[in-house]
Amino acid sequence: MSPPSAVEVLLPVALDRALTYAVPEGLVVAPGDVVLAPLGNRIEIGVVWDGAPAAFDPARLKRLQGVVAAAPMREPMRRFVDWIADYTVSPRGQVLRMALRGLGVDAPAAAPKMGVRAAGRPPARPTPARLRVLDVAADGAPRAKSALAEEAGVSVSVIDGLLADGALVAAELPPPPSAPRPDPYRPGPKLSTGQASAAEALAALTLARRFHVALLDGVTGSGKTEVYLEAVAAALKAGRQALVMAPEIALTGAFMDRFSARFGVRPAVWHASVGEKARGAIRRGVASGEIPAVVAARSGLFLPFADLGLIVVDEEHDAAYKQEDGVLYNARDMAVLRGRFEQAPVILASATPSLESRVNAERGRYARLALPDRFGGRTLPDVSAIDMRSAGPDRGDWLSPRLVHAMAETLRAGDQALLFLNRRGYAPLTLCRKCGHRLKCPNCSAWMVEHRFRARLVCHHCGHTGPTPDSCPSCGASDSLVACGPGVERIRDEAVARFPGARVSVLSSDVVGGPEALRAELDAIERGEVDIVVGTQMVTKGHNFPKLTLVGIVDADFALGAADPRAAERTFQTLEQVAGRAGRGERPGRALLQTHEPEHPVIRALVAGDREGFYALETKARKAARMPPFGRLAALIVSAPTREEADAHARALARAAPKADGLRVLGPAEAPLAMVRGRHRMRLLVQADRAADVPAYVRSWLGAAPRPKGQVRVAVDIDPQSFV
Ligand SMILES: Nc1ncnc2c1ncn2[C@@H]1O[C@H](COP(=O)(O)OP(=O)(O)OP(=O)(O)O)[C@@H](O)[C@H]1O
Ligand SMILES: [Zn+2]
Repeated sequence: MSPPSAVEVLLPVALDRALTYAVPEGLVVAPGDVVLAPLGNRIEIGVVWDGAPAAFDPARLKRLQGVVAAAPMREPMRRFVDWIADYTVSPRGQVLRMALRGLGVDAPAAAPKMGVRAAGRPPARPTPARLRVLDVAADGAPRAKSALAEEAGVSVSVIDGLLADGALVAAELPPPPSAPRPDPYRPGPKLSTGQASAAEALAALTLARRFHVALLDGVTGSGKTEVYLEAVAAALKAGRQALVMAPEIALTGAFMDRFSARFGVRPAVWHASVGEKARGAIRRGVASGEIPAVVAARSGLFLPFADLGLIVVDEEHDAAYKQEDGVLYNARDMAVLRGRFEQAPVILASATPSLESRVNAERGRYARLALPDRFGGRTLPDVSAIDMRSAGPDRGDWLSPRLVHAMAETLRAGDQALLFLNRRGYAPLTLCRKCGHRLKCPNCSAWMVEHRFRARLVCHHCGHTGPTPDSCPSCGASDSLVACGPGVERIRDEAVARFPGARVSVLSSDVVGGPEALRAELDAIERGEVDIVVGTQMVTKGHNFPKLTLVGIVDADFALGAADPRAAERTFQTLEQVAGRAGRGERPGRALLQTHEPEHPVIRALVAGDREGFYALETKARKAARMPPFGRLAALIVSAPTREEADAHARALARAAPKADGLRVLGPAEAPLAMVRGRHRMRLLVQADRAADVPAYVRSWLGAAPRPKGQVRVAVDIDPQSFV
């Protein structure tokens, strides 16, 4: 059979279809090969896709320009790309683009470096310096010129002289030694009985080389990391690769240390701010198998592993796994899918698993491994609620007397206190006392948030910023602007005022100096160099602060009222995780929840330490409302520069919605954030039975609906996590 004269090539552009290209004489390509293909007047890097081209006219086809020296995209990866595109209703090319990241710099391996070695004949002019060089080089080994000069204590010009003379000749240097590989045979920590049996079960799954999902459901501080690192060890011992995913990768310094304590070296790290060059190296390393373990953010899912033997998704409940722009996918769900295509086990780890994963475990689709106790005989924190209606602070303050009292006790004992508030900046709203004007973002339907430290107002949605004005921009009154409500900076001020002399640190994404500075701050806290930590969501993620014994939740109700089907679940997860930072060291911890709704089931479950009770209740509520995972959701967000355009197109879409059993379309309604970055937003929501094929429905709907015109855009969000 002669090689095909034309092939299908998928390109990393917003196209769903592969394009047909002619294969020039002499070029042999197969599905998965990375090729250069002309598109318009540029050359794109694409991948030969599966399937034979339909009828074509050879004379009219463009020709492939060549094959790129990169590992071909394996079949499981190609199916993964197809599947994500289908599921998220995105063009396949756009998904491919994520899978080709780092490839642009995939230059052929650098030319070998040249050095010199002894030619085996004496120099014409034997000066003492020259003789010293030849003495060092007598072993015949190639050396870099500078290294040889240094070893012999001469200048490089002496080496050049010997080269010209013929006593030294040029020689290829051996390649630099490759990075040391993690050693799975190093002894790990001694595991408790419960940890050991979970670790054994996970290692067995890993060795079975089959697709299987295990939910590692262990309370905060139970040692989930140590347990899943045993599964990583099993994969590495079997000669396979492991991918560990983490939601806040820039902050995983502590995780890197634990990985290297276990395996002797740090893992390769892959995330958005890894430089292009390092990306190319990681891509090549995982494709060749030279890099056996990678810790990655979402996009690590698309790395071209040669033999992926295990995927771990740490903090699997975390909303940060959902990508909220471009292709809207949930990396936790897609990790499960990649595991299936690779025939590799997937471990989902969390102290507060998503309801989805809990239900999958109940249905028997996932194995569930529980670690109900903290490691080392430590106890879970004692949680109690402070009723802000009867026991709240004085006007203008945010910390209740009971919380302040507990802080004083904690500091007196030489321990640390953490105050949690999920609001960046100083105050979420600034208004004029004279005229009532509120400072609003010009581009978004959102208040400008005061950041007092920087003396600026910032929009948290579009980044718009300006100096804090002295007078009201509306009525001109001076000294009339007042800050309303607290952000972490304001809580810091209150803590400093109440505990002069205490070392107070604020942790949020606003920390000056970026992730580096934040990591340094986390280390300082871990060493006990801070007395009071005031932090946002950022402090909830897997940190170990041994001296921390008190957690104060400034506003436990922050999300309870949100129009989000996961509001209760999110509140429970966030508060349980923050509370779980207390008492991880020698001394037991406690958590105080400031709330206006102490009777709320979420607050009651937290106080009672009844996580099973919470899950049972939440399961019942979601079942009754037919909300995920007992039903399916998809959102269509229509946006345009004017409200009229967005509204008109959203209505046209609603009219075009096909009728289907077990599925209804709600809306359009103005999105809660009606305007973002100058674009007006309308939402339509699809609510469906669990059995419905929502992506297929949305695709046929969009196919039948009028196309968006001009600046109108439609974004499809299958399984939405964000309801703003
Ligand atoms: N078998 C063990 N031997 C020694 N130390 C352990 C062991 N298991 C856990 N630890 C220690 O206990 C602490 C908590 O462990 P780890 O961070 O893995 O818990 P976790 O379950 O991931 O908690 P969280 O969900 O709250 O982040 C860590 O300092 C860890 O080093
Ligand atoms: Zn804005």
